[in-house]
Amino acid sequence: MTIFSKPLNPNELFRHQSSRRPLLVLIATVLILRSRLFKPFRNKSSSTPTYSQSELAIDAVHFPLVHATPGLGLPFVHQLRSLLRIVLPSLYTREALLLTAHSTFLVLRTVLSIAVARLDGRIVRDLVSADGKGFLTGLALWFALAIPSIYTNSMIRHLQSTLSLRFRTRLTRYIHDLYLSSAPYLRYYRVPLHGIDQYITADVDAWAESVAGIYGNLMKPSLDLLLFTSQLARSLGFRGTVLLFINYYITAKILRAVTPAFGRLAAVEARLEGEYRAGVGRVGRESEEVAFYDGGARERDILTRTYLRLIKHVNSIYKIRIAYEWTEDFVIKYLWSAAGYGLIAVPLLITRKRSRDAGVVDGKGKRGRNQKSEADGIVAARTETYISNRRLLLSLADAGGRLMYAYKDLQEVAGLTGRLYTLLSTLHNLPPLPLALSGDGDTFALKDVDICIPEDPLTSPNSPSPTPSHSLATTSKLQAHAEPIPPAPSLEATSSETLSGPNTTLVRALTLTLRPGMHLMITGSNGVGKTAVARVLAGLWAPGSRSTLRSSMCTDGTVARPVDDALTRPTDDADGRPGVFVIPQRPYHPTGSLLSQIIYPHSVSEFTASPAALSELEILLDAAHLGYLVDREGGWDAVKEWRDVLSGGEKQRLAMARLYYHRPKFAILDECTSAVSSDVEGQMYEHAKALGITLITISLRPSLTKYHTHILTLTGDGTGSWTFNRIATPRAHEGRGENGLATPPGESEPTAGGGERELTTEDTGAKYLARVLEEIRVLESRIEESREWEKRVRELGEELKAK
Ligand SMILES: Nc1ncnc2c1ncn2[C@@H]1O[C@H](COP(=O)(O)OP(=O)(O)OP(=O)(O)O)[C@@H](O)[C@H]1O
Repeated sequence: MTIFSKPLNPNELFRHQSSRRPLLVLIATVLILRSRLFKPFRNKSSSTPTYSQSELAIDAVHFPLVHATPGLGLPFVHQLRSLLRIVLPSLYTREALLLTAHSTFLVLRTVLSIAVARLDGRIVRDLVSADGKGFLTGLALWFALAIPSIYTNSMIRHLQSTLSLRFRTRLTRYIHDLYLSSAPYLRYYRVPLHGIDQYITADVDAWAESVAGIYGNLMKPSLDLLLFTSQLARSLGFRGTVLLFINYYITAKILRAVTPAFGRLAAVEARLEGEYRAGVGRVGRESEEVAFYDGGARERDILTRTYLRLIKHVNSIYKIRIAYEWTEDFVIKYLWSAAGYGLIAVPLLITRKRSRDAGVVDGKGKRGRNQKSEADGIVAARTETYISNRRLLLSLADAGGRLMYAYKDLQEVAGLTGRLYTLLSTLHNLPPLPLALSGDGDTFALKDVDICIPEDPLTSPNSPSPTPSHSLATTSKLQAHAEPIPPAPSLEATSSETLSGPNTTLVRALTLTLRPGMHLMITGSNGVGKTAVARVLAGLWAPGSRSTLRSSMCTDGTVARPVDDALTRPTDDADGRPGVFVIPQRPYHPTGSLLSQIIYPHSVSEFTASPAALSELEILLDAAHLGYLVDREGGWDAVKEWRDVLSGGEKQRLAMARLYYHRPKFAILDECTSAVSSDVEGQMYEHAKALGITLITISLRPSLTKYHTHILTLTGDGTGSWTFNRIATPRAHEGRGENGLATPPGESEPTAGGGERELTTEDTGAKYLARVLEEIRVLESRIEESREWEKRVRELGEELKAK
């Protein structure tokens, strides 16, 4: 700009066309920003996109699984670029537009600062030279500059917050799409990171805010430094400029030496914050259980310990900061100011000496009338130079200070970037679970499947090396496009530490075929792997096999295989009838109305779009013995904390009503009626069967056997053995008791499908024994219970007699 390319000449300021250019640029920018030009952008980008699974799979290549170091090196640049791709996908987005507007205002602010510095000098000069007219003009210009200045400042703040919000929204949407993926990824179920809520809420927010801020915090002071230095260099001359740069160099050296690793500190702080947050969340969620155990004091201890760990860390950051901030304050405020005074003094003193010398020479020859006015002019010009340069130097010191803060902020951004990159690369690098075969759409079959506890995909020695050249991201991308897909290890979200063990195979070579009407009961003692079988059937865990041809999976050497015929699952019907529906052990209640409890995972809008009516739901509730619920709770739209409002049995009955609503072909019921009385339980089972639902029930209650046609017993003898028998009809079991638990060798019948294992006398001896032992154990526990009842009956009798 011409105004700054010339040496300082206050009279030129704003007078020439070129001098007015910054103001014209400013006014034009303001007009453009407020004009209709931006309206199409506003409307087009008001909503952020959703990402399909295939888009996400392609994106995985940008998130190779590398150890995220929270420093400012090359990995940080790569990680930041990967994240910026999400929040700033192209130049034709609202974010890019906001960034351009933000940058423009930042440049304008610097331009205005220089104009203010010049004007400042001019006003003081006019004052010193008693130029009233010039002074008043300067004052008028001062107010004229104030308007764009304050507008610019508030726009910078506004654009920065809007940008931060847009970044947060884009990143959150991306993470939601990635994290809440359905099969075959099920990332929300398998992600092995602790405190995931902290990552998705606080970390994303803090990152978006810091990144939007860091741009301004870095760009503005850098621009200031550049322009102010160039301006100063003109009046300071070569020597002054060199001194200025020496000053910068020394500052950078000192501050670099005393700057702690803010990035690492910020990452640790975020982790500890997450742990504390998770602790508070757990107590809130499980408050009733805690209250029953009267565990308040214990929970307080746990939370206090977690909190103190966090606070200790934050305190240590504060302490580390003290030394840094002392140095920073000293260097930026005092050292720079002192250097500034020195630099201003150089031209002034030199000019003064020269002019004094010139005065001596002049004095000899021509002492005239205009001598006094010339001296006044020199003083006025000198004052102006001093005021302008001093203002520029103060701004320079301020810019330097902000740049130092920005360096600290940058390190914190590095810490947060590292954490978010870890989250995204972990989510991206969970390989898909094997897809099941669909068969005829109505069959459930397992063929020679080992049920084993999956290993941690991130710590497994069998995982491909997480290097950029052969990253898991690349693997999973290939998997997404290739058939068959190699199976993946899976794990529960919060249990990554418990995933390895010497023997993780729970059931070996499980083979069974279920067709509609073949109601299966899975039984066996606690911890033998009943729910694990359900997880494989439901597709949450990959089926394993001991075949040596197949890729590795379990930690005990058992290997998983590509999908061939390991698992066949019933498919959903075109009319929306699901192939499989699982009711888990622990009831789940989403937030929302009573209606949304029944129809979950459908939404209310899906329900209203479907032909189903509320009256039909009332019938379903009646069948689940919950007919009174709608009136009691104040209608279908009542919104409550259902987890607390409903009793244990009611929650389980409500889950059964949910099952009736979805009416799947197969239902996996994992001890989901344990709190319901036997008679109601029986009626609910019969109703499910009447709706055409084939039951796969996990239970330890022998009384439930009669609602099933087949029984899978996991023997729990440590070898992973099992038996799969047809349950004898009461006639076949004459004299053996109604539940028909013990089917002797040779009595079980294979089904027509042939998937069922036929028991022969030779191969079932050991299994039969195991089953009988299991039955003895069950019956013994019942006898034990009956003793308690007898005792109670006696007590009641005695009580009655006494009265
Ligand atoms: N995600 C996991 N990580 C580590 N171990 C697991 C995991 N899930 C299950 N297990 C272990 O696998 C074994 C079988 O668990 P599972 O839940 O299938 O038992 P279960 O037969 O259903 O028992 P119960 O009748 O008590 O419900 C248990 O020893 C359990 O500790």
